[in-house]
Order: sequence, then C-alpha cells, then structure tokens
Amino acid sequence: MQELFLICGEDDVETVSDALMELDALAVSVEDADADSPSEQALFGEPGMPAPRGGWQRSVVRALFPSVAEATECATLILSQDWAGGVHVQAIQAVAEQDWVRLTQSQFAPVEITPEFWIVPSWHQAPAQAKQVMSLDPGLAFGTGTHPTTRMCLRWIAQHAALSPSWTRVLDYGCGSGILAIGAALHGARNIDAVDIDPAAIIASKANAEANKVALTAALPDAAQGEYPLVMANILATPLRLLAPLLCAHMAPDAHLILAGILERQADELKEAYAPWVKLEVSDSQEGWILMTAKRA
Ligand SMILES: C[S@@+](CC[C@H](N)C(=O)[O-])C[C@H]1O[C@@H](n2cnc3c(N)ncnc32)[C@H](O)[C@@H]1O
Repeated sequence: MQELFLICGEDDVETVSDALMELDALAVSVEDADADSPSEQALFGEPGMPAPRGGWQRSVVRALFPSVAEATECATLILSQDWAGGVHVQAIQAVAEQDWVRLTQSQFAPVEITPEFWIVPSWHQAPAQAKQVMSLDPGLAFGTGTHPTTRMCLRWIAQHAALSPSWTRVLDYGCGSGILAIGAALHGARNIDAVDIDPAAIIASKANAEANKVALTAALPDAAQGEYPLVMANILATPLRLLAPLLCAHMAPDAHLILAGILERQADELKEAYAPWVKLEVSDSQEGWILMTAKRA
C-alpha cells in the first residue's frame, strides 16, 4: 500500500477529500498539519452549539492507494484542477506492513472499575480478582470503559447496587455500546431500557447485551416510557441541559439520576438547569470530568 500526503488550507479540505474518493482512494483521512507544533489549534464541537469549522487552518489529507503509479496519477490530476492552487504534495510513502488486528487489540486492556468489577475485551483473560466481568470489545458505538465518564458511572452502579436492590426499571439515555445498561444488569437491575439517537448504538447495545447474557431493550429515545428508579445519561453538558425536563420526568419517586459527560467548570450550569426538579451534586471526578448525581425527593 502507498500513502499520498497532500497539504491544503481549510477551504479546500472537503473538495480535496471528495476528489480523492472520486479518484478511487481506498481510504482518506484528515489531520492537523500543525499538530504538535506551536501553531496547533483545537477543533471541536458539541451538539446544540454552533458547528465547528470545516477543517484546520492547514490540513494534511492522507489517501491510500494500491500502488505508487495510482497515487502519483491521482496527485497529478488533483494538482491540475483550477481550484487546487493552494494544494501541494508532501509525500508518497509505502505503508509499513503490520498486524493491524494485533495492533488494535493491544490498545485495549482489561479496565478496572472496582477491584471486583472489570471490563474485559474478548481476547483477554479476566484478572484473577475479578468477581464481576463485562465482556466488551471496541465497536462502532461509544463506550469501552476506557473513558473516565463511563468509568465513573459504572463505579457508581457497582457501589450503589448493594444499597439499592430495587432497580426494577432502569433508563440508560444515550446508551452507546450499552455499557452502562449492561453494567446495571450485571448488578441485578431488571427491565432496562437503553436508548440512543444513533442506530449503530442500538445494534451494538443489543449485540453486547447478548454477549453478556443479559436482557435489555435497546431502541430509539421514544422507547423511554414512564418512571424509572434509576436514570443514567452520559452525553455532554449541552444536551444534558436541554434534556433536563425529559430526564427528570422519567424519575420515579426516590429515583437516582446519574449524569456524566460534564467538565468540572460546567457543574454550576448543570445544577441550575436541573434545579427546578432535583438538587444535583458532584459525586465523583476523574481527569477533569465530573459525575453529577441526584435523588428525587
Ligand atoms: C458519550 S456516549 C456514552 C455512551 C455510553 N452510555 C457510555 O457511558 O460510555 C453518548 C451517547 O449519547 C448519544 N446521544 C447524544 N445525544 C443524544 C440525545 N439527545 N438523545 C439520546 N442519545 C443521545 C450518542 O449517540 C452516544 O451514543
């Protein structure tokens, strides 16, 4: 395999990427050409916020081709376009042979939630001390247990399951891989609704639940109906603010609400958004992220 590296400005990124795909590139990816340099710029967005810019000030667009001849021909064609004045070729390089499966797997080790509760990829043995194990492989949907927001929710579930034996219904709002719903099920919860706006998350949650031999319903958000003794949502601060009335309406009397995806500096805005219904408190923090929880009176 050969990789063609093109450098272009923000305005050309989409056109160059589309042109590469049209010219039979096997894969195209875009990176910040100024990454790890003093000119590096953050580029991010959040649902409900203005859309982020289309690309970095300078991007490196990488495209895979089966041969040098095809990569060279593609570069020549792109550079001859009247819009391509600001595009230039940085390199054409052979891609080193690697065991890609092994490389990917090596990035995912078992994750400790509590000394007894672990998330373990299917190609690993569970650690000897693990009494409760969730088998989970990385896939299309968010939630492998490696992100602090997911870990904090799971730790809360593991620590509170013994104290709250009555999770007769659970709502996991924004379920991703289904990891929180499955975590609740492994800790005795029943009648679990795992909902997400992303159809890939619904497919992943069903498959992961089956792999762990637990029962749950995974569906679009409309499937959330009625009141639940446990409502969980690990999304991001802006959607969580907008979802406050809806999530609180699903809380049964005495229900617990657990929210994640919130940065430390966003605690007060979340407290304010939920104040008409519940008193949110910060109950855990990891790597700049916080877990906020509340109990309905
Ligand atoms: C950060 S992931 C969390 C996944 C998993 N629950 C976890 O804790 O690792 C957030 C998920 O929320 C979903 N999501 C985002 N906005 C949503 C909304 N308004 N309603 C339902 N799901 C939403 C996303 O599709 C994504 O799968």
